[in-house]
Amino acid sequence: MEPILSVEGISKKFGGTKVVDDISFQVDKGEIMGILGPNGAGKSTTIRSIMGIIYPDSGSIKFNIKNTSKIVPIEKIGYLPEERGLYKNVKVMDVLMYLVDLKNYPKTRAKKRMYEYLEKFDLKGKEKAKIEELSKGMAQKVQFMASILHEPELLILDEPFSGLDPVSQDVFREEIIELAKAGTSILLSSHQMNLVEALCNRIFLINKGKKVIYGGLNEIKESYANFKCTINGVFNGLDLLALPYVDKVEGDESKKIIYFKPNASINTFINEISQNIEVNELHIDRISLHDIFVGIAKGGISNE
Ligand SMILES: Nc1ncnc2c1ncn2[C@@H]1O[C@H](COP(=O)(O)OP(=O)(O)OP(=O)(O)O)[C@@H](O)[C@H]1O
Repeated sequence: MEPILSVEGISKKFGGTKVVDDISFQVDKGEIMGILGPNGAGKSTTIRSIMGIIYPDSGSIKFNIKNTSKIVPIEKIGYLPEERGLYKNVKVMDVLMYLVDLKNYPKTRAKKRMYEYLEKFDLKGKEKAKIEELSKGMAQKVQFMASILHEPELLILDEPFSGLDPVSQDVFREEIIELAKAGTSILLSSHQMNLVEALCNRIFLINKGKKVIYGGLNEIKESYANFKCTINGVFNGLDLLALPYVDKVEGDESKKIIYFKPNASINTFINEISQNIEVNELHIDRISLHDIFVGIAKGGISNE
């Protein structure tokens, strides 16, 4: 895969503390890459370094974007910063047109796209409203529009879902999927594991400024996420915890969640239980990214 963005060995200190420590990753063309980590992990510092807002102490950041000579080709990048805030006393349309103008994007096309997005984001008729007259979620939608109206090749979204209600989260999620399908490369920072799981091809997990995990979501789940099995049924006195590959069991008399140790064989398990459980419903899946994340944040999975 060809990268659109390569971050190579960046480090950053604030007041003597290294908050980003030798971080390297790529965003490939057309992918959604997630950058995850607990509070204070260094996600926004990494993103601000990419955007040229702060300068890393060492390392390099390279964009593989054509027809630009700029170090940070802002006309080809869309950026939704973590700190929200558009000019409050200005009308939605004016602020959006001002921002696309900074990116040398044709105004007529931008205006057409603005009306389409206002409708899509349930903001029809708000183009003449001032930013300060909008709710927080509405203003966030306008800021999201500001990051995409100029059809960026690379879109960097720092916590795009924070503060949004579930309906608006869905609107953003759908839009992010559509943009990726249309070929936009996306770097997404988020705490919402379910959304990251639903959206990202690959993830970079950072903790205390250092890389913890980096790779394809499926491979990460295979390496770190053991199986779990949820069974609704009648358990005829089978001691599940006595099975050597079972890690823990939760639930009650009629419904149990069985967590497996790494490398457990699901076939062996099914053979062994078939005589002892009258199964009404059975699901086998892997523990979620959320569980992996919490394990890491609590120090369960160490930095490589
Ligand atoms: N301008 C700054 N001056 C001093 N320290 C800073 C500055 N910016 C960030 N930090 C510190 O760097 C560390 C990483 O912060 P950063 O905002 O990158 O984390 P984050 O992963 O984005 O966290 P969150 O999920 O809470 O937004 C924190 O300890 C933070 O206090």
